[in-house]
Amino acid sequence: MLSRREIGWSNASRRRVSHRNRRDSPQDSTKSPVACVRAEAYFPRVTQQKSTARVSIPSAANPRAGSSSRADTSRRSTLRQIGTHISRHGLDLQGIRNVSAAYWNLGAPALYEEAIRRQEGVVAEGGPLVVKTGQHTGRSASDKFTVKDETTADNVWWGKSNAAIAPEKAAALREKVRAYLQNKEVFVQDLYGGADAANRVKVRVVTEYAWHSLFIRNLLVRPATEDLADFQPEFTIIDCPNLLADPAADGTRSETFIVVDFAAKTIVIGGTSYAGEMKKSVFTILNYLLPVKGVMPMHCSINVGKDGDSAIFFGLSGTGKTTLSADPERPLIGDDEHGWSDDGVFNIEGGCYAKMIRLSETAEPEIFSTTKRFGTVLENVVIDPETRKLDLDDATLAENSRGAYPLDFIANALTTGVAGHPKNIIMLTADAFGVLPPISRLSPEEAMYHFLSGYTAKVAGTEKGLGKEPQATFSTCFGAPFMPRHPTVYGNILKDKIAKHGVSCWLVNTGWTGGVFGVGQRMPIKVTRALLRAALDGSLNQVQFRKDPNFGFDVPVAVPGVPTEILDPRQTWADKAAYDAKAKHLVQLFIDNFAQFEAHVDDAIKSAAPKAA
Ligand SMILES: Nc1ncnc2c1ncn2[C@@H]1O[C@H](COP(=O)(O)OP(=O)(O)O)[C@@H](O)[C@H]1O
Ligand SMILES: C=C(OP(=O)(O)O)C(=O)O
Ligand SMILES: [Mn+2]
Repeated sequence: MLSRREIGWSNASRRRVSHRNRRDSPQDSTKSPVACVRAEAYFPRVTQQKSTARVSIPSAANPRAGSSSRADTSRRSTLRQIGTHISRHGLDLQGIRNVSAAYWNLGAPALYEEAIRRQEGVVAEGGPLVVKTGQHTGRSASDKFTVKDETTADNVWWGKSNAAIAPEKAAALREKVRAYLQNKEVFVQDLYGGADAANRVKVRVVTEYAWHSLFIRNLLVRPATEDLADFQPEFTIIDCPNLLADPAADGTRSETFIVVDFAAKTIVIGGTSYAGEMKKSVFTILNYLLPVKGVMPMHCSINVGKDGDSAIFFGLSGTGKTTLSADPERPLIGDDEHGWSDDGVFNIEGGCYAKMIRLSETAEPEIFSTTKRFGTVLENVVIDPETRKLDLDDATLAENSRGAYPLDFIANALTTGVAGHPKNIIMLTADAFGVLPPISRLSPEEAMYHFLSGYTAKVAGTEKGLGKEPQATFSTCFGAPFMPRHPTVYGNILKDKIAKHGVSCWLVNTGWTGGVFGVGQRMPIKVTRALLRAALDGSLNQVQFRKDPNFGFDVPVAVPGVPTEILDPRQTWADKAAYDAKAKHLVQLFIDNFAQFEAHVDDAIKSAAPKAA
């Protein structure tokens, strides 16, 4: 519906580059570029500091750096530090030197100005900042690397979801990133990963884009103002979407890279503008650190009942963590990343990142309301160029369009980010085979089996169509791309916590019923919510259960307020034999996938597996 040209973004990136080149040229660097003059007018505190850098860093991207040319002398003469909350622990801690300006801890209004000045995005009706991410509209899981060194060699579960990179390659790439940022303006946010002071990591996020700065400020936990002056980061994320890797030289798979270095305490990101990479990088850090303290990190959403009973919703992307945790009757803790310590559960983040495609105002009113607010960042949402109205149904830019907003944009969110121990664990799966019941009760062993399996399904295309076979995805711990350690590390902590706190576990299918994807229907959100309500208030335990013939878990026979026939997926299929064949197929996929864990689990968990017919 909307081309880049129509809303004046047509050549935004090209223009930006040439503008930068002009501004960043040595002749210009001692003058105040227009952007900075205007920023100085707005911000009371703009310090001009002598750069501490004596030598700039040579690299392939900037081979002349380090020489004593006249250009270099002028480049390092001043560093413009913009913002009212500048940490005394400066960017040179991270080896970032000779940037032309650093914008520190700016809030939404100032970041809007910078983003719009740079033509990174536009404002839509109601106030959200709307941006496009270009070719990457989701995570680049296969471009993520973890540095394999003495410490990580034995502590990381190397393989497809944790690909190794040599320390030297990572160091060289880091230098490339630092060199790239020379004479550029950067945005800095000092934030916490973790609402719980005892289990948090201080992260500095340095970004090339103003809108990425707003995104990460929305998503993470914002420190109290008085803690910013002395903020000393433990980890630093440096995010340069326009810097492309050279696979042959840099040891990457493509031009895109996400390189996690636990020893250097840095994550560098390049070649992608999908902002979700930054938040999942913070999650990755905590998924490595927390288990050492006996704290369980979880790819889940959490909300809380009126008695303070929290509920955990595990699930892979698209299974309903964000949708189902936004519930007017249950205050929200968070929609995606949490920890569970001896004191209870806590959010790792301070905001949410919701899917926007075909978002319904009636089915998801809380999330819908965030699309009308100043401060929300909307990624790849199509807007009308004139009225600036959103068209949430238009998937032209991406199926994975997103909205990023701070937690308090959800009316009943608990912004403290902490809650007591859970009474229920829900494992969400979007089964596109149409085999799994909408809700099943799991024994603790079955819960472990399903946690280690991490099943969901992906649908072949974005277009609905007959005959398109869905793809089964098994992503262990419901989050393999973010889990550096062996799945049993997480599984064992979870197992102990489930036992200690007597948690009830449920498997909920938010996917298809009445046939596979393309034939059947997606489970109505209303039905899923009704079943969850019954599970969470304890009433579901009072109904009659049957054993599922394929998976062996307990399935309710009738639930007040829910059409009985939907509870038994076989009854929703016109062709029963086709259902049986599909169920048999899915069981076999579970069995094949679990082979990798057989040697690591006890007999009780093995016996919770579905049995091949
Ligand atoms: N029964 C259902 N339960 C949950 N989500 C559903 C259901 N039916 C359709 N959906 C849609 O599926 C998507 C779930 O995505 P989301 O909640 O963002 O998942 P996650 O946070 O786990 O990645 C949303 O777009 C939601 O509108
Ligand atoms: C942000 C993401 O998480 P989710 O889809 O689980 O919300 C993602 O996977 O990129
Ligand atoms: Mn989500």
